[in-house]
Amino acid sequence: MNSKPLNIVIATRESRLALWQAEHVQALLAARGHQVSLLGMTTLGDQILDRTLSKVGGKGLFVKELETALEDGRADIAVHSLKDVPMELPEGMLLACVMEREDARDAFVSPRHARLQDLPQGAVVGTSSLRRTVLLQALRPDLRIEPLRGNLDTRLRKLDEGQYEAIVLAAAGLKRLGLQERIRCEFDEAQMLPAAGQGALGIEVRAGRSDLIEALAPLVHQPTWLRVAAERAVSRAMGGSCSMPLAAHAVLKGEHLHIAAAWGDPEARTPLVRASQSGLATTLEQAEALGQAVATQLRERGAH
Ligand SMILES: NCc1[nH]cc(CCC(=O)O)c1CC(=O)O
Repeated sequence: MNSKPLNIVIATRESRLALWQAEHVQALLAARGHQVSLLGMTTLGDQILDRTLSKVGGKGLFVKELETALEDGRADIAVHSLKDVPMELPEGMLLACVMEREDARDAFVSPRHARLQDLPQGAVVGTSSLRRTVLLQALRPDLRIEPLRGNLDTRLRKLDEGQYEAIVLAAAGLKRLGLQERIRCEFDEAQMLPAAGQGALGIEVRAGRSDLIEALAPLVHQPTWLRVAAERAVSRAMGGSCSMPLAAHAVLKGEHLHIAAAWGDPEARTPLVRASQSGLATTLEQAEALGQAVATQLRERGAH
């Protein structure tokens, strides 16, 4: 049964990807009879383009302004790339919906080379992600990893200008923007384990807005939610930041969840620490327990 039609304002960043995601949710809610408009905002994370985000407070900078709009009542819901959402939401906020996951993998993008293996010795690869840095260093210790910030279009432009031989981006963002032809190959998960939540969208609301939680219920994809709950539990147990050199990726086969994680030290260049767990996961609590067990294993093996 459809919930009561509501007027819903979506708070969103104004990058092309963020707008695509907000419009996607807008269309799905409008198809269910709701009146939906967008409130575009520029966040601190969008303004700081000259420094690596992990040095200036992490990716939470992309969501804080949107949360303020929810608190003020200027907006009702915020649509996020779940990868950018801090593990602990502020008091009074909750994740009301996790939608079906797009491709969770990382993509290799390069004008001249088809695969990471084909890059010449010492080639410059662009990424500002600590996770991608440690995974790339493990695969190809010879590469020079250089910082690369900005929205997707900016990153692709910097590649095209010749500042890098290749860059690594989430396949999901490229696909959503119709840029899939830029993908030379996708890394399989054994090579380049994705970030917690990569490829999934989450919708945040003020706690107590049961009208919105009900309206969003038809957009929930429970298998994705179980997977990302496990992944985010690894991050949370490892300290909660979304800008750690940490990968966590879960797959679900029926009611059986398998989660793998990797951690690396970007300075020490020691081998990656890896851990994995499998088990029954029919509830978010079970999924989170598997993620916590993986984090414990990682720490026992030297991750910090
Ligand atoms: N940190 C930026 C960001 N946040 C979400 C995505 C991609 C889309 C997604 O993971 O849902 C990206 C771009 C990237 O990592 O290449």
